Amino acid sequence: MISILESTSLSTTTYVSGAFVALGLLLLALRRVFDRRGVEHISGPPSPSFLFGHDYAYACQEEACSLEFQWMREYGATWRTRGAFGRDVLMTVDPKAIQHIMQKSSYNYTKKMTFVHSAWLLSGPGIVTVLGKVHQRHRKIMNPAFSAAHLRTFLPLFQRIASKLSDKWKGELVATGELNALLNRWLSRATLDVIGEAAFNYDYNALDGAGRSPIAKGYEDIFKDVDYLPNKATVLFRATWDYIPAPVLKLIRYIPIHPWTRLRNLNDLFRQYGWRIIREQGPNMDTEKKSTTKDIMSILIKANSSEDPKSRLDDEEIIAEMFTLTLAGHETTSNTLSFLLYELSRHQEYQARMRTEIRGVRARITARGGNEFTIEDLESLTLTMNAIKETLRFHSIVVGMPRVPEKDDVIPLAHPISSTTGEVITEIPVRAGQVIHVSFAGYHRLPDVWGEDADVWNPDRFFRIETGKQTNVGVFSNFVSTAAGVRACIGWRFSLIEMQAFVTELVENFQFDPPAEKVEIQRAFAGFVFGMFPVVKGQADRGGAMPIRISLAQ
Ligand code: HEM
Repeated sequence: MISILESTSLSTTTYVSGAFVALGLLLLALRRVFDRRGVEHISGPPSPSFLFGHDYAYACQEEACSLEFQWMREYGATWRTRGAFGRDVLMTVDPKAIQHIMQKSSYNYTKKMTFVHSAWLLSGPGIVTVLGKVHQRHRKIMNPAFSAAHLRTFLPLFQRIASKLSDKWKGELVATGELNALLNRWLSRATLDVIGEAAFNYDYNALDGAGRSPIAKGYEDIFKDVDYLPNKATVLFRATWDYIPAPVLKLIRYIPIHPWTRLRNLNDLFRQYGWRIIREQGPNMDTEKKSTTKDIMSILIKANSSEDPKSRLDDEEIIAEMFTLTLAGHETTSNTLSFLLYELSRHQEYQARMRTEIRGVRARITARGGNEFTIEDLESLTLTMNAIKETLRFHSIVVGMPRVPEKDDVIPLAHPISSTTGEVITEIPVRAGQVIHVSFAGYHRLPDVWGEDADVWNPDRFFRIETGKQTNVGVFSNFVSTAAGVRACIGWRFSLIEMQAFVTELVENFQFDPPAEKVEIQRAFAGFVFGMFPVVKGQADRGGAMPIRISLAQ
C-alpha cells in the first residue's frame, strides 16, 4: 500500500516537474532570442551543467555559504555564476554594489520570482511577497507600529519572557545541577511567545506548553523539512518559477505531495489562528481592551482604518502580515541568539568579561533602587552589544538575497575586478531582468571592511572599526543582515532590543559550555528563503539543533 502511494506521488512529482521544466525552457528560449546584453565577460566558476548550472550545488551546500566564500577568494568581490538552464547570475559582496542595489535604487531592483513565490506559499499576500507600489502601501500601514519610541515600550515584555525562560532553566537545574539542552528549541519557543504577545497580544503558549502548542509544533523544523538538501527535481522545478505567470504558480499550493503539503498545512493552521485573532482584535473588539492594547496588530488595524479605503489592507493581507511577523520575527532572532550563546560557550574569556560588565551595571541599578535594566542601561553594555553585532555579522541568519533590475542600469564597484579577457572593470552595465545575488554573508567576511580576522568570531573588532570610514550600507552598523533600503527589515530594532534583554538575563544568570558529547555545529542552508539554521554535523535528520551545557553562573 505504502509503495503504491509512494510511486503515485513520485510520478505526480515527475509529471508536474516535467511540465514546468518544458514550459520554463520554452519561455527561456524565447527570452534569449530577444536578449541583447549580458554579463558573460565577468569571470566566474565554470558551470558544472547546462541544466542545473550552480543551482543544485548551491542549494545542497552542507555548510551554508561555503561556495561563495570560496568564489570570493578566487574571483574578488563580484563574479558570475550560472543558474539553471544556462542563465547568467551576477553574484556580489561588493559594498558599493550592495549600497547601489539595495539602498539607493529604491524599487528599481525588485525581488526574484522564485523567492517571492516561496514566501507567498508560506505567508500569503503579506509585506514580504508584494512588490513596488503595493509594497509601499503595506509598509505605510505597518510603519507606525515599528517606530523607535513604540518599540522601546516592549522592553518589559522582552524582560518578562526572558525571565520566564530563566525560571524554567533554574527549575530544571534544581533537579540536575546541569542542563544539556537544545538551545535553539528553547529560544525558538521563547521568541515565539514574545512575538505572539508583542504582535497580537496573543499567547502562543510555546514556553509553558513545552513546544506542544499547535503553532509551535507547526513551525518546528519547517525549513529543514521543506528545503534542506533538496533533490534535483525540486531544484529544477523551482528554477522554472521565474518564467511562469503568477496565477499558474499559485496552483503549486495544491500539489498533494511533500513539501507543498507541509507548507499548505502550516499556512492553513496559521490562517485559523489569524481569523481568530482578527475576530478578537478587529473593529468589533471590546472598547476597553482596544484602548489599552499597544500590540503591533492593533496599531496596524488602527492605521489601516484611518487610510483611504482604496489603500487599506484587506483581511487576507492582514492575516498574511500576522503570519509574516510571526515567521520573520521569531526564528531569525532565536537562531541569532542561539549562535551568540554557542560562541560564548567557545569563548569563555569573553563570556566572563560580559558577565562582569552586566553585573557591574546590575549593581548600579540596585544602588539607585531599581529593579530592571532600562534601555539606557542596556545600551551601556558595550560587550553585550558587540557580541550581538559580531553574531549578526558572522552568522547572518538570512545569508543573502537575489535582486533583479526592472530597468537597464550600471552597478558601481568599490573593488574592481578583472574580466575574462583581463580587462579591469570598475562598473558593470546590466540589463533589466539580470539576476544579481547579493551575498550578505560574503560581504560580512570582507577583510578590508571587517579586518584581516574577518573569518573568526571576535566581538572586540568593534573597538577598532571606524564605521564612518566605510561605505554606508544597511540599517545598523553597516551590516546587511537585516537588508537595506526600502525593503530593509522592519523589525530590526525590535529584534535588537529583544536580543539585548535576553542576553543580559541569560548571561547574568547562567554559564554556557560546549555539550558533554563532542559535536560539530554546521550552518545548514535553507535556499527556499535564503536562511540558515544550526544542525549537528552528521545528524541533520534530527532537525535544527544547537546542543549546549547550561549551569548556574557563579
Ligand atoms: C536577527 C533578527 C532578524 C533578521 C536577521 C532579519 C532579517 C531580515 C531581512 C534580511 C529582511 C529582508 C527580506 C527581503 O528582502 O525579502 C527582513 C525583512 C522583514 N523582517 Fe526581519 N529580520 C529579523 C528580525 C525581525 C523581527 C523581530 C521582525 C518583526 C517583529 C521582522 C519582520 C520583518 C518584516 C515584516 C520584513 C519585511 C519588510 C519589507 O519587505 O518591507 N524581522 N528581515
